[in-house]
Amino acid sequence: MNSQKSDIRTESNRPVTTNNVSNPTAAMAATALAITTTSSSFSCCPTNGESSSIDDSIELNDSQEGGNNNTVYHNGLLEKQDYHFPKRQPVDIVFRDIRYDVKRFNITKAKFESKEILHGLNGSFKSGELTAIMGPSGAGKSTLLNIMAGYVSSGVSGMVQVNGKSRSHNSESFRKLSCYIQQHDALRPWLTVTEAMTCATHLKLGFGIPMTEKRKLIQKILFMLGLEQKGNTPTMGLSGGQKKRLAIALEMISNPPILFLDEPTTGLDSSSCAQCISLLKRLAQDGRTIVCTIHTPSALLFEMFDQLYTVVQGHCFYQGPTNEMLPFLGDLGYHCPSYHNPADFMMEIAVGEYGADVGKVIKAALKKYYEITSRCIELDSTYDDSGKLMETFSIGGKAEEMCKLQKQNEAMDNSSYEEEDILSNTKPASLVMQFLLLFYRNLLMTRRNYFLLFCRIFAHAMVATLFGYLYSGVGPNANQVLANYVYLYGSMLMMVYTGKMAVVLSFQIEMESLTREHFNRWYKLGPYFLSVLLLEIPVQVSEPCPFGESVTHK
Ligand SMILES: Nc1ncnc2c1ncn2[C@@H]1O[C@H](COP(=O)(O)OP(=O)(O)OP(=O)(O)O)[C@@H](O)[C@H]1O
Repeated sequence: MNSQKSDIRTESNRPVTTNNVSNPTAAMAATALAITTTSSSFSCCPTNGESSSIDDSIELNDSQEGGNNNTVYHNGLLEKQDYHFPKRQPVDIVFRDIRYDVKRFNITKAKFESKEILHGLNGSFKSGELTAIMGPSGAGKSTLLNIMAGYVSSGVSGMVQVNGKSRSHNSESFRKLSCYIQQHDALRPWLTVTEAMTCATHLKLGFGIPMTEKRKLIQKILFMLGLEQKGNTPTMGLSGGQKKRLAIALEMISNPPILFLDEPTTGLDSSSCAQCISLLKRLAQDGRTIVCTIHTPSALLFEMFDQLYTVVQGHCFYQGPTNEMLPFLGDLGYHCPSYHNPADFMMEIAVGEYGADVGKVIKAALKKYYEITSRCIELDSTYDDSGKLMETFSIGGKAEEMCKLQKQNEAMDNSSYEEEDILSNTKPASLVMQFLLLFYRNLLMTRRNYFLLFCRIFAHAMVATLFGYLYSGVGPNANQVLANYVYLYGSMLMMVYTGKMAVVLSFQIEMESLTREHFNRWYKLGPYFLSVLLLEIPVQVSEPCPFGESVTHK
Protein backbone atom coordinates (compact mmCIF):
# COMPACT_ATOMS: atom_id res chain seq x y z
CA MET A 1 0.00 0.00 0.00
CA ASN A 2 2.72 2.40 1.02
CA SER A 3 4.83 1.50 -1.91
CA GLN A 4 1.92 2.26 -4.22
CA LYS A 5 1.51 5.70 -2.70
CA SER A 6 5.20 6.48 -2.80
CA ASP A 7 5.25 5.47 -6.47
CA ILE A 8 2.61 8.01 -7.19
CA ARG A 9 4.56 10.67 -5.34
CA THR A 10 7.77 9.93 -7.15
CA GLU A 11 6.08 9.93 -10.54
CA SER A 12 4.14 13.10 -10.01
CA ASN A 13 6.51 15.00 -7.79
CA ARG A 14 6.90 18.02 -9.98
CA PRO A 15 6.00 21.60 -9.16
CA VAL A 16 2.73 22.78 -10.59
CA THR A 17 1.87 26.40 -10.21
CA THR A 18 -1.65 27.23 -9.13
CA ASN A 19 -3.78 30.18 -9.81
CA ASN A 20 -6.09 31.25 -7.04
CA VAL A 21 -8.64 33.35 -8.85
CA SER A 22 -11.73 34.04 -6.85
CA ASN A 23 -13.77 36.31 -9.07
CA PRO A 24 -14.71 36.16 -12.76
CA THR A 25 -13.07 39.45 -13.76
CA ALA A 26 -9.79 38.50 -12.18
CA ALA A 27 -10.11 35.10 -13.75
CA MET A 28 -10.60 36.62 -17.20
CA ALA A 29 -7.54 38.75 -16.71
CA ALA A 30 -5.59 35.76 -15.46
CA THR A 31 -6.56 33.61 -18.40
CA ALA A 32 -5.92 36.41 -20.87
CA LEU A 33 -2.46 36.77 -19.32
CA ALA A 34 -1.93 33.04 -19.56
CA ILE A 35 -2.99 33.09 -23.18
CA THR A 36 -0.76 35.97 -24.13
CA THR A 37 2.29 34.49 -22.43
CA THR A 38 4.38 31.91 -24.17
CA SER A 39 3.25 29.30 -21.67
CA SER A 40 3.08 25.94 -23.35
CA SER A 41 0.19 24.47 -21.44
CA PHE A 42 -3.10 25.20 -19.74
CA SER A 43 -1.73 24.11 -16.41
CA CYS A 44 1.09 26.64 -16.30
CA CYS A 45 -0.52 30.03 -16.00
CA PRO A 46 1.06 31.68 -12.98
CA THR A 47 -0.57 34.88 -11.89
CA ASN A 48 0.02 35.25 -8.21
CA GLY A 49 3.11 33.27 -7.51
CA GLU A 50 1.26 30.77 -5.35
CA SER A 51 2.47 27.30 -5.94
CA SER A 52 1.70 23.79 -4.86
CA SER A 53 2.22 20.35 -6.27
CA ILE A 54 0.12 17.43 -7.33
CA ASP A 55 1.56 15.69 -4.35
CA ASP A 56 0.19 18.43 -2.07
CA SER A 57 -3.22 18.21 -3.68
CA ILE A 58 -3.48 14.50 -3.03
CA GLU A 59 -2.39 14.92 0.55
CA LEU A 60 -4.85 17.75 1.03
CA ASN A 61 -7.65 15.62 -0.33
CA ASP A 62 -6.71 12.83 2.01
CA SER A 63 -6.79 15.01 5.07
CA GLN A 64 -9.94 16.85 4.02
CA GLU A 65 -11.88 13.71 3.49
CA GLY A 66 -10.47 12.19 6.62
CA GLY A 67 -9.62 8.89 5.05
CA ASN A 68 -6.60 6.83 4.30
CA ASN A 69 -5.92 6.35 0.68
CA ASN A 70 -6.79 2.68 0.66
CA THR A 71 -5.63 1.65 -2.74
CA VAL A 72 -6.52 -1.99 -3.17
CA TYR A 73 -6.57 -4.44 -6.00
CA HIS A 74 -9.66 -6.44 -6.77
CA ASN A 75 -9.82 -8.73 -9.80
CA GLY A 76 -6.63 -7.03 -10.91
CA LEU A 77 -8.39 -3.65 -10.83
CA LEU A 78 -7.15 -0.62 -9.01
CA GLU A 79 -9.74 0.73 -6.62
CA LYS A 80 -9.39 3.94 -4.67
CA GLN A 81 -11.78 3.10 -1.88
CA ASP A 82 -12.04 6.39 -0.06
CA TYR A 83 -12.40 8.62 -3.08
CA HIS A 84 -15.90 9.40 -4.26
CA PHE A 85 -17.37 11.97 -6.55
CA PRO A 86 -19.72 14.43 -4.87
CA LYS A 87 -23.25 13.10 -4.60
CA ARG A 88 -25.89 14.30 -7.02
CA GLN A 89 -29.64 14.03 -6.87
CA PRO A 90 -30.69 10.55 -8.05
CA VAL A 91 -32.31 10.59 -11.47
CA ASP A 92 -34.57 7.81 -12.73
CA ILE A 93 -35.60 7.55 -16.35
CA VAL A 94 -38.76 5.80 -17.49
CA PHE A 95 -39.67 5.46 -21.14
CA ARG A 96 -42.84 4.20 -22.73
CA ASP A 97 -43.75 3.23 -26.27
CA ILE A 98 -40.60 4.63 -27.85
CA ARG A 99 -40.78 4.42 -31.62
CA TYR A 100 -38.29 5.67 -34.14
CA ASP A 101 -39.07 6.21 -37.81
CA VAL A 102 -36.58 6.99 -40.53
CA LYS A 103 -37.47 8.17 -44.00
CA ARG A 104 -35.65 6.46 -46.84
CA PHE A 105 -35.77 7.08 -50.56
CA ASN A 106 -36.96 4.06 -52.52
CA ILE A 107 -35.28 4.25 -55.92
CA THR A 108 -37.55 1.70 -57.62
CA LYS A 109 -40.74 3.45 -56.47
CA ALA A 110 -39.09 6.92 -56.70
CA LYS A 111 -40.56 8.09 -53.41
CA PHE A 112 -39.69 8.44 -49.75
CA GLU A 113 -40.75 5.59 -47.50
CA SER A 114 -40.94 5.45 -43.77
CA LYS A 115 -39.29 2.60 -41.86
CA GLU A 116 -39.79 1.94 -38.16
CA ILE A 117 -36.52 1.04 -36.40
CA LEU A 118 -37.77 0.82 -32.79
CA HIS A 119 -41.22 -0.66 -32.28
CA GLY A 120 -42.59 0.74 -29.04
CA LEU A 121 -39.94 0.11 -26.40
CA ASN A 122 -40.80 0.38 -22.70
CA GLY A 123 -38.48 0.31 -19.74
CA SER A 124 -36.60 2.24 -17.12
CA PHE A 125 -33.06 3.14 -16.09
CA LYS A 126 -32.64 3.65 -12.36
CA SER A 127 -30.13 5.63 -10.35
CA GLY A 128 -27.49 3.59 -8.57
CA GLU A 129 -27.63 0.93 -11.27
CA LEU A 130 -25.35 0.06 -14.14
CA THR A 131 -27.52 -0.97 -17.08
CA ALA A 132 -26.28 -2.74 -20.19
CA ILE A 133 -28.12 -2.48 -23.49
CA MET A 134 -27.35 -5.62 -25.45
CA GLY A 135 -28.51 -7.22 -28.65
CA PRO A 136 -27.32 -8.49 -32.01
CA SER A 137 -25.76 -6.11 -34.51
CA GLY A 138 -28.35 -3.81 -36.10
CA ALA A 139 -30.92 -4.52 -33.39
CA GLY A 140 -31.31 -0.85 -32.44
CA LYS A 141 -29.09 -0.50 -29.33
CA SER A 142 -27.31 2.68 -30.42
CA THR A 143 -30.57 4.11 -31.70
CA LEU A 144 -32.21 3.58 -28.30
CA LEU A 145 -29.20 5.10 -26.52
CA ASN A 146 -29.18 8.10 -28.89
CA ILE A 147 -32.86 8.71 -28.17
CA MET A 148 -32.46 8.35 -24.42
CA ALA A 149 -29.50 10.75 -24.42
CA GLY A 150 -31.49 13.24 -26.50
CA TYR A 151 -28.95 12.99 -29.30
CA VAL A 152 -31.64 11.99 -31.79
CA SER A 153 -35.04 13.63 -31.59
CA SER A 154 -36.61 13.85 -35.04
CA GLY A 155 -38.69 10.82 -36.00
CA VAL A 156 -39.01 9.81 -32.35
CA SER A 157 -42.37 9.29 -30.65
CA GLY A 158 -43.29 8.01 -27.21
CA MET A 159 -42.80 9.31 -23.71
CA VAL A 160 -39.69 9.75 -21.61
CA GLN A 161 -40.05 10.66 -17.94
CA VAL A 162 -37.21 11.93 -15.78
CA ASN A 163 -37.93 11.60 -12.06
CA GLY A 164 -41.62 11.37 -12.90
CA LYS A 165 -41.69 14.46 -15.09
CA SER A 166 -42.14 14.32 -18.84
CA ARG A 167 -39.11 15.20 -20.92
CA SER A 168 -39.11 16.38 -24.53
CA HIS A 169 -36.87 14.35 -26.83
CA ASN A 170 -34.36 17.19 -27.22
CA SER A 171 -34.69 18.66 -23.76
CA GLU A 172 -31.99 21.22 -23.00
CA SER A 173 -32.41 20.85 -19.23
CA PHE A 174 -31.98 17.08 -19.49
CA ARG A 175 -28.68 17.61 -21.28
CA LYS A 176 -27.48 19.57 -18.25
CA LEU A 177 -28.02 16.44 -16.15
CA SER A 178 -26.47 13.94 -18.51
CA CYS A 179 -23.47 13.33 -20.68
CA TYR A 180 -23.09 11.12 -23.69
CA ILE A 181 -19.79 9.40 -24.44
CA GLN A 182 -19.81 8.04 -27.95
CA GLN A 183 -17.97 5.04 -29.25
CA HIS A 184 -15.09 7.03 -30.72
CA ASP A 185 -13.23 8.87 -27.99
CA ALA A 186 -12.61 11.88 -30.25
CA LEU A 187 -10.00 13.38 -27.94
CA ARG A 188 -7.59 16.14 -28.91
CA PRO A 189 -4.38 14.22 -29.67
CA TRP A 190 -1.96 17.10 -29.21
CA LEU A 191 -3.03 18.05 -25.70
CA THR A 192 -1.65 16.37 -22.61
CA VAL A 193 -4.08 14.77 -20.18
CA THR A 194 -3.75 17.66 -17.71
CA GLU A 195 -4.22 20.26 -20.42
CA ALA A 196 -7.31 18.54 -21.78
CA MET A 197 -8.74 18.32 -18.26
CA THR A 198 -7.86 21.94 -17.43
CA CYS A 199 -9.41 23.27 -20.61
CA ALA A 200 -12.58 21.24 -20.05
CA THR A 201 -12.73 22.42 -16.42
CA HIS A 202 -12.48 26.09 -17.44
CA LEU A 203 -15.14 25.64 -20.10
CA LYS A 204 -17.55 23.64 -17.95
CA LEU A 205 -17.15 25.26 -14.56
CA GLY A 206 -16.42 28.80 -15.72
CA PHE A 207 -14.32 31.14 -13.59
CA GLY A 208 -16.53 31.46 -10.53
CA ILE A 209 -14.46 29.02 -8.47
CA PRO A 210 -10.81 29.36 -7.50
CA MET A 211 -8.16 27.73 -9.64
CA THR A 212 -6.88 25.81 -6.62
CA GLU A 213 -10.29 24.13 -6.29
CA LYS A 214 -10.27 23.27 -9.97
CA ARG A 215 -6.79 21.86 -9.71
CA LYS A 216 -7.79 19.69 -6.78
CA LEU A 217 -10.84 18.49 -8.65
CA ILE A 218 -8.75 17.54 -11.68
CA GLN A 219 -6.23 15.68 -9.56
CA LYS A 220 -8.98 13.87 -7.73
CA ILE A 221 -10.71 12.77 -10.93
CA LEU A 222 -7.46 11.64 -12.54
CA PHE A 223 -6.53 9.82 -9.37
CA MET A 224 -9.87 8.04 -9.17
CA LEU A 225 -9.69 7.01 -12.78
CA GLY A 226 -6.13 5.76 -12.44
CA LEU A 227 -4.68 8.42 -14.73
CA GLU A 228 -2.76 10.38 -12.10
CA GLN A 229 0.58 9.35 -13.54
CA LYS A 230 -0.41 10.26 -17.09
CA GLY A 231 -0.85 13.99 -16.51
CA ASN A 232 1.98 14.95 -18.86
CA THR A 233 1.28 12.33 -21.49
CA PRO A 234 -0.16 13.59 -24.79
CA THR A 235 -3.59 12.11 -25.40
CA MET A 236 -2.37 10.35 -28.53
CA GLY A 237 0.16 8.49 -26.36
CA LEU A 238 -2.52 6.85 -24.22
CA SER A 239 -3.67 3.27 -24.64
CA GLY A 240 -7.24 2.51 -25.75
CA GLY A 241 -8.42 1.87 -22.20
CA GLN A 242 -6.74 5.01 -20.90
CA LYS A 243 -8.40 7.05 -23.65
CA LYS A 244 -11.81 5.69 -22.65
CA ARG A 245 -11.09 6.59 -19.03
CA LEU A 246 -9.96 10.07 -20.05
CA ALA A 247 -13.18 10.52 -22.05
CA ILE A 248 -15.10 9.63 -18.89
CA ALA A 249 -12.83 11.84 -16.73
CA LEU A 250 -13.52 14.84 -18.99
CA GLU A 251 -17.25 14.44 -18.49
CA MET A 252 -16.95 13.74 -14.76
CA ILE A 253 -15.75 17.34 -14.25
CA SER A 254 -19.36 18.50 -14.20
CA ASN A 255 -20.30 15.36 -12.24
CA PRO A 256 -23.45 14.51 -14.21
CA PRO A 257 -25.93 12.17 -12.50
CA ILE A 258 -26.59 10.35 -15.78
CA LEU A 259 -23.99 8.84 -18.10
CA PHE A 260 -24.74 7.28 -21.47
CA LEU A 261 -21.91 5.36 -23.12
CA ASP A 262 -21.96 3.80 -26.56
CA GLU A 263 -19.86 0.64 -26.58
CA PRO A 264 -17.25 1.77 -24.05
CA THR A 265 -15.40 -1.54 -24.26
CA THR A 266 -15.09 -1.85 -28.03
CA GLY A 267 -11.47 -2.24 -29.10
CA LEU A 268 -10.20 -2.92 -25.56
CA ASP A 269 -8.47 -6.05 -24.29
CA SER A 270 -10.14 -8.06 -21.53
CA SER A 271 -8.21 -6.37 -18.72
CA SER A 272 -9.02 -2.86 -19.97
CA CYS A 273 -12.66 -3.89 -20.49
CA ALA A 274 -12.81 -5.07 -16.88
CA GLN A 275 -11.23 -1.83 -15.66
CA CYS A 276 -13.67 0.26 -17.66
CA ILE A 277 -16.79 -1.61 -16.50
CA SER A 278 -15.50 -1.71 -12.91
CA LEU A 279 -15.13 2.08 -13.04
CA LEU A 280 -18.67 2.48 -14.38
CA LYS A 281 -19.96 0.18 -11.68
CA ARG A 282 -18.32 2.31 -9.00
CA LEU A 283 -19.78 5.48 -10.49
CA ALA A 284 -23.20 3.84 -10.51
CA GLN A 285 -22.82 2.72 -6.90
CA ASP A 286 -22.33 6.39 -5.97
CA GLY A 287 -25.92 6.99 -7.10
CA ARG A 288 -25.55 7.70 -10.81
CA THR A 289 -27.70 6.33 -13.60
CA ILE A 290 -25.31 4.66 -16.02
CA VAL A 291 -26.45 3.14 -19.28
CA CYS A 292 -24.15 1.66 -21.87
CA THR A 293 -24.43 -0.48 -24.97
CA ILE A 294 -22.15 -3.48 -25.08
CA HIS A 295 -21.40 -6.38 -27.41
CA THR A 296 -21.28 -9.86 -25.85
CA PRO A 297 -19.28 -9.24 -22.67
CA SER A 298 -17.38 -12.02 -20.92
CA ALA A 299 -19.19 -13.84 -18.10
CA LEU A 300 -17.16 -11.84 -15.55
CA LEU A 301 -18.15 -8.51 -17.08
CA PHE A 302 -21.75 -9.61 -17.57
CA GLU A 303 -22.07 -10.25 -13.83
CA MET A 304 -20.93 -6.71 -13.06
CA PHE A 305 -24.02 -5.18 -14.66
CA ASP A 306 -27.02 -4.66 -12.40
CA GLN A 307 -29.63 -4.47 -15.10
CA LEU A 308 -29.92 -5.74 -18.62
CA TYR A 309 -32.00 -4.33 -21.46
CA THR A 310 -31.90 -6.48 -24.56
CA VAL A 311 -33.08 -5.25 -27.94
CA VAL A 312 -33.76 -7.57 -30.86
CA GLN A 313 -35.11 -6.32 -34.19
CA GLY A 314 -36.25 -3.10 -32.52
CA HIS A 315 -38.23 -4.96 -29.81
CA CYS A 316 -37.41 -5.50 -26.16
CA PHE A 317 -36.23 -9.07 -25.71
CA TYR A 318 -35.46 -9.00 -22.00
CA GLN A 319 -35.31 -6.34 -19.31
CA GLY A 320 -34.60 -6.79 -15.67
CA PRO A 321 -31.81 -7.78 -13.29
CA THR A 322 -28.91 -9.50 -14.99
CA ASN A 323 -29.11 -12.54 -12.71
CA GLU A 324 -32.78 -13.10 -13.61
CA MET A 325 -32.13 -13.37 -17.34
CA LEU A 326 -31.32 -17.09 -17.37
CA PRO A 327 -34.36 -18.05 -15.20
CA PHE A 328 -36.53 -15.94 -17.57
CA LEU A 329 -35.23 -17.81 -20.61
CA GLY A 330 -35.40 -21.09 -18.64
CA ASP A 331 -39.12 -20.50 -18.00
CA LEU A 332 -39.60 -20.26 -21.76
CA GLY A 333 -37.83 -23.58 -22.25
CA TYR A 334 -34.37 -22.30 -23.21
CA HIS A 335 -31.80 -23.65 -20.78
CA CYS A 336 -28.25 -22.37 -20.78
CA PRO A 337 -25.70 -25.19 -21.05
CA SER A 338 -23.32 -25.53 -18.11
CA TYR A 339 -20.10 -23.49 -18.31
CA HIS A 340 -21.62 -21.34 -21.08
CA ASN A 341 -21.35 -17.56 -20.99
CA PRO A 342 -24.91 -16.29 -20.21
CA ALA A 343 -24.35 -13.25 -22.46
CA ASP A 344 -23.40 -15.51 -25.38
CA PHE A 345 -26.39 -17.74 -24.69
CA MET A 346 -28.78 -14.80 -24.71
CA MET A 347 -27.33 -13.59 -28.02
CA GLU A 348 -27.66 -17.07 -29.50
CA ILE A 349 -31.32 -17.22 -28.52
CA ALA A 350 -31.78 -13.69 -29.90
CA VAL A 351 -30.59 -14.78 -33.34
CA GLY A 352 -32.77 -17.91 -33.28
CA GLU A 353 -30.18 -20.58 -32.48
CA TYR A 354 -31.29 -23.76 -30.60
CA GLY A 355 -34.52 -23.44 -32.65
CA ALA A 356 -35.54 -20.50 -30.47
CA ASP A 357 -38.73 -18.62 -31.27
CA VAL A 358 -37.68 -14.96 -30.99
CA GLY A 359 -41.30 -13.74 -31.22
CA LYS A 360 -42.26 -15.88 -28.22
CA VAL A 361 -39.49 -14.33 -26.10
CA ILE A 362 -40.45 -10.80 -27.19
CA LYS A 363 -44.08 -11.45 -26.16
CA ALA A 364 -42.98 -12.90 -22.82
CA ALA A 365 -40.75 -9.85 -22.19
CA LEU A 366 -43.67 -7.53 -22.88
CA LYS A 367 -45.93 -9.54 -20.57
CA LYS A 368 -43.29 -9.42 -17.83
CA TYR A 369 -42.93 -5.66 -18.27
CA TYR A 370 -46.70 -5.10 -17.89
CA GLU A 371 -46.81 -7.36 -14.84
CA ILE A 372 -44.03 -5.33 -13.18
CA THR A 373 -45.63 -2.02 -14.17
CA SER A 374 -49.04 -2.90 -12.79
CA ARG A 375 -47.38 -4.06 -9.55
CA CYS A 376 -45.55 -0.72 -9.29
CA ILE A 377 -48.80 1.19 -9.86
CA GLU A 378 -50.32 -0.79 -7.00
CA LEU A 379 -47.29 0.03 -4.83
CA ASP A 380 -47.40 3.72 -5.77
CA SER A 381 -51.00 3.97 -4.61
CA THR A 382 -49.94 3.17 -1.06
CA TYR A 383 -47.85 6.32 -0.75
CA ASP A 384 -49.37 9.57 0.46
CA ASP A 385 -48.84 12.91 -1.37
CA SER A 386 -45.46 13.51 0.27
CA GLY A 387 -44.24 10.13 -0.93
CA LYS A 388 -44.28 8.49 2.54
CA LEU A 389 -45.46 4.97 3.21
CA MET A 390 -49.10 4.91 4.40
CA GLU A 391 -49.58 1.32 5.46
CA THR A 392 -47.67 -1.91 5.77
CA PHE A 393 -48.41 -4.95 3.68
CA SER A 394 -49.32 -8.34 4.77
CA ILE A 395 -48.19 -9.97 1.54
CA GLY A 396 -44.53 -10.91 2.03
CA GLY A 397 -43.05 -9.99 -1.37
CA LYS A 398 -44.75 -6.62 -1.59
CA ALA A 399 -43.97 -5.71 2.03
CA GLU A 400 -40.34 -6.49 1.40
CA GLU A 401 -40.28 -4.36 -1.72
CA MET A 402 -42.05 -1.50 0.06
CA CYS A 403 -39.54 -1.58 2.90
CA LYS A 404 -36.74 -1.42 0.37
CA LEU A 405 -38.31 1.59 -1.30
CA GLN A 406 -38.96 3.22 2.06
CA LYS A 407 -35.34 2.71 3.10
CA GLN A 408 -34.14 4.18 -0.20
CA ASN A 409 -36.36 7.24 0.40
CA GLU A 410 -35.02 7.70 3.91
CA ALA A 411 -31.45 7.29 2.76
CA MET A 412 -32.03 9.97 0.18
CA ASP A 413 -33.56 12.33 2.76
CA ASN A 414 -30.66 11.87 5.17
CA SER A 415 -27.88 12.03 2.62
CA SER A 416 -25.74 15.12 2.64
CA TYR A 417 -25.57 17.18 -0.53
CA GLU A 418 -23.11 19.67 0.90
CA GLU A 419 -20.40 18.45 -1.40
CA GLU A 420 -22.59 19.28 -4.33
CA ASP A 421 -22.29 23.00 -3.65
CA ILE A 422 -18.96 23.48 -5.31
CA LEU A 423 -20.42 22.34 -8.61
CA SER A 424 -24.00 23.54 -8.27
CA ASN A 425 -22.83 27.16 -7.85
CA THR A 426 -20.81 27.10 -11.04
CA LYS A 427 -21.70 28.71 -14.32
CA PRO A 428 -20.04 27.70 -17.58
CA ALA A 429 -17.53 30.07 -19.15
CA SER A 430 -18.95 33.16 -20.88
CA LEU A 431 -18.91 33.34 -24.69
CA VAL A 432 -15.81 35.56 -24.68
CA MET A 433 -13.97 33.18 -22.37
CA GLN A 434 -15.09 30.21 -24.45
CA PHE A 435 -13.60 31.91 -27.49
CA LEU A 436 -10.33 32.74 -25.71
CA LEU A 437 -9.96 29.22 -24.34
CA LEU A 438 -10.75 27.56 -27.66
CA PHE A 439 -8.47 29.92 -29.54
CA TYR A 440 -5.64 29.16 -27.15
CA ARG A 441 -6.30 25.44 -27.39
CA ASN A 442 -6.24 25.60 -31.22
CA LEU A 443 -3.04 27.63 -31.12
CA LEU A 444 -1.42 25.07 -28.86
CA MET A 445 -2.48 22.17 -31.06
CA THR A 446 -1.40 23.89 -34.28
CA ARG A 447 1.99 24.67 -32.78
CA ARG A 448 2.50 21.10 -31.60
CA ASN A 449 1.36 19.54 -34.84
CA TYR A 450 4.62 20.71 -36.37
CA PHE A 451 4.54 18.17 -39.20
CA LEU A 452 1.32 19.68 -40.60
CA LEU A 453 2.68 23.17 -40.04
CA PHE A 454 5.94 22.25 -41.75
CA CYS A 455 4.06 20.72 -44.72
CA ARG A 456 1.97 23.85 -45.13
CA ILE A 457 5.02 26.16 -44.98
CA PHE A 458 6.93 23.90 -47.36
CA ALA A 459 4.04 23.75 -49.86
CA HIS A 460 3.68 27.52 -49.82
CA ALA A 461 7.43 28.07 -50.23
CA MET A 462 7.50 25.67 -53.20
CA VAL A 463 4.53 27.28 -54.92
CA ALA A 464 5.91 30.76 -54.20
CA THR A 465 9.26 29.82 -55.78
CA LEU A 466 7.56 28.33 -58.84
CA PHE A 467 5.21 31.27 -59.32
CA GLY A 468 8.09 33.70 -58.68
CA TYR A 469 10.20 32.03 -61.35
CA LEU A 470 7.37 31.83 -63.92
CA TYR A 471 6.03 35.33 -63.44
CA SER A 472 9.17 37.17 -62.49
CA GLY A 473 9.04 40.80 -63.63
CA VAL A 474 5.52 40.70 -65.08
CA GLY A 475 4.13 43.16 -62.53
CA PRO A 476 4.99 46.55 -64.05
CA ASN A 477 4.96 45.33 -67.67
CA ALA A 478 1.83 46.49 -69.52
CA ASN A 479 2.40 43.82 -72.24
CA GLN A 480 2.00 41.11 -69.64
CA VAL A 481 -1.58 41.75 -68.55
CA LEU A 482 -2.55 38.14 -69.21
CA ALA A 483 0.42 36.89 -67.13
CA ASN A 484 -0.64 39.21 -64.30
CA TYR A 485 -4.15 37.82 -64.56
CA VAL A 486 -2.94 34.20 -64.49
CA TYR A 487 -0.69 34.94 -61.55
CA LEU A 488 -3.49 36.55 -59.54
CA TYR A 489 -5.90 33.77 -60.47
CA GLY A 490 -3.35 31.10 -59.51
CA SER A 491 -2.63 32.79 -56.19
CA MET A 492 -6.32 32.98 -55.46
CA LEU A 493 -6.77 29.27 -56.22
CA MET A 494 -3.78 28.46 -54.04
CA MET A 495 -5.28 30.39 -51.13
CA VAL A 496 -8.72 28.86 -51.52
CA TYR A 497 -7.59 25.26 -51.95
CA THR A 498 -4.91 25.18 -49.25
CA GLY A 499 -7.43 26.68 -46.83
CA LYS A 500 -10.05 24.17 -47.95
CA MET A 501 -7.72 21.17 -47.83
CA ALA A 502 -6.81 21.88 -44.20
CA VAL A 503 -10.51 21.82 -43.38
CA VAL A 504 -11.35 18.79 -45.57
CA LEU A 505 -8.51 16.68 -44.15
CA SER A 506 -9.31 17.43 -40.52
CA PHE A 507 -13.10 17.51 -41.01
CA GLN A 508 -13.89 13.99 -39.83
CA ILE A 509 -11.75 14.06 -36.69
CA GLU A 510 -12.82 17.59 -35.92
CA MET A 511 -16.51 16.81 -36.40
CA GLU A 512 -16.37 13.92 -33.94
CA SER A 513 -14.70 16.06 -31.28
CA LEU A 514 -16.96 19.02 -31.99
CA THR A 515 -20.10 16.87 -31.81
CA ARG A 516 -19.06 15.32 -28.51
CA GLU A 517 -17.98 18.57 -26.88
CA HIS A 518 -20.86 20.65 -28.16
CA PHE A 519 -23.50 18.03 -27.34
CA ASN A 520 -22.12 17.74 -23.82
CA ARG A 521 -22.47 21.52 -23.47
CA TRP A 522 -18.81 22.46 -23.26
CA TYR A 523 -19.28 25.52 -25.47
CA LYS A 524 -21.50 27.20 -28.05
CA LEU A 525 -20.83 26.92 -31.76
CA GLY A 526 -20.22 30.67 -32.29
CA PRO A 527 -17.02 30.90 -30.19
CA TYR A 528 -15.81 27.63 -31.68
CA PHE A 529 -16.09 28.74 -35.32
CA LEU A 530 -14.64 32.16 -34.52
CA SER A 531 -11.63 30.57 -32.83
CA VAL A 532 -11.00 28.29 -35.83
CA LEU A 533 -11.42 31.11 -38.36
CA LEU A 534 -9.23 33.56 -36.51
CA LEU A 535 -6.43 31.05 -36.35
CA GLU A 536 -6.69 30.36 -40.08
CA ILE A 537 -6.80 33.99 -41.20
CA PRO A 538 -3.16 34.93 -40.36
CA VAL A 539 -1.90 31.87 -42.28
CA GLN A 540 -4.07 32.69 -45.29
CA VAL A 541 -3.21 36.39 -45.27
CA SER A 542 0.52 35.75 -45.01
CA GLU A 543 0.50 33.38 -48.00
CA PRO A 544 0.35 35.79 -50.96
CA CYS A 545 2.12 38.72 -49.28
CA PRO A 546 5.84 38.01 -49.81
CA PHE A 547 5.37 36.84 -53.34
CA GLY A 548 2.83 39.55 -54.26
CA GLU A 549 5.17 42.25 -53.07
CA SER A 550 8.14 40.79 -54.92
CA VAL A 551 6.18 40.87 -58.16
CA THR A 552 4.94 44.46 -57.70
CA HIS A 553 8.40 45.78 -56.94
CA LYS A 554 10.01 44.26 -59.97
N1 LIG B 1 -30.87 7.17 -39.89
C1 LIG B 1 -31.07 5.92 -40.28
N2 LIG B 1 -31.47 5.64 -41.54
C2 LIG B 1 -31.69 4.39 -41.94
N3 LIG B 1 -31.53 3.30 -41.16
C3 LIG B 1 -31.13 3.51 -39.89
C4 LIG B 1 -30.88 4.81 -39.39
N4 LIG B 1 -30.49 4.71 -38.10
C5 LIG B 1 -30.49 3.40 -37.82
N5 LIG B 1 -30.88 2.68 -38.89
C6 LIG B 1 -31.02 1.23 -38.97
O1 LIG B 1 -31.55 0.81 -37.74
C7 LIG B 1 -30.96 -0.42 -37.34
C8 LIG B 1 -30.41 -0.31 -35.95
O2 LIG B 1 -29.25 0.51 -35.95
P1 LIG B 1 -28.34 0.69 -34.67
O3 LIG B 1 -27.15 1.49 -35.07
O4 LIG B 1 -29.15 1.21 -33.56
O5 LIG B 1 -27.94 -0.82 -34.39
P2 LIG B 1 -27.02 -1.42 -33.25
O6 LIG B 1 -27.83 -2.41 -32.52
O7 LIG B 1 -26.40 -0.33 -32.45
O8 LIG B 1 -25.94 -2.15 -34.12
P3 LIG B 1 -24.37 -2.32 -33.89
O9 LIG B 1 -24.24 -3.20 -32.69
O10 LIG B 1 -23.91 -3.01 -35.12
O11 LIG B 1 -23.79 -0.96 -33.71
C9 LIG B 1 -29.91 -0.77 -38.38
O12 LIG B 1 -30.45 -1.71 -39.26
C10 LIG B 1 -29.67 0.54 -39.09
O13 LIG B 1 -29.35 0.31 -40.43
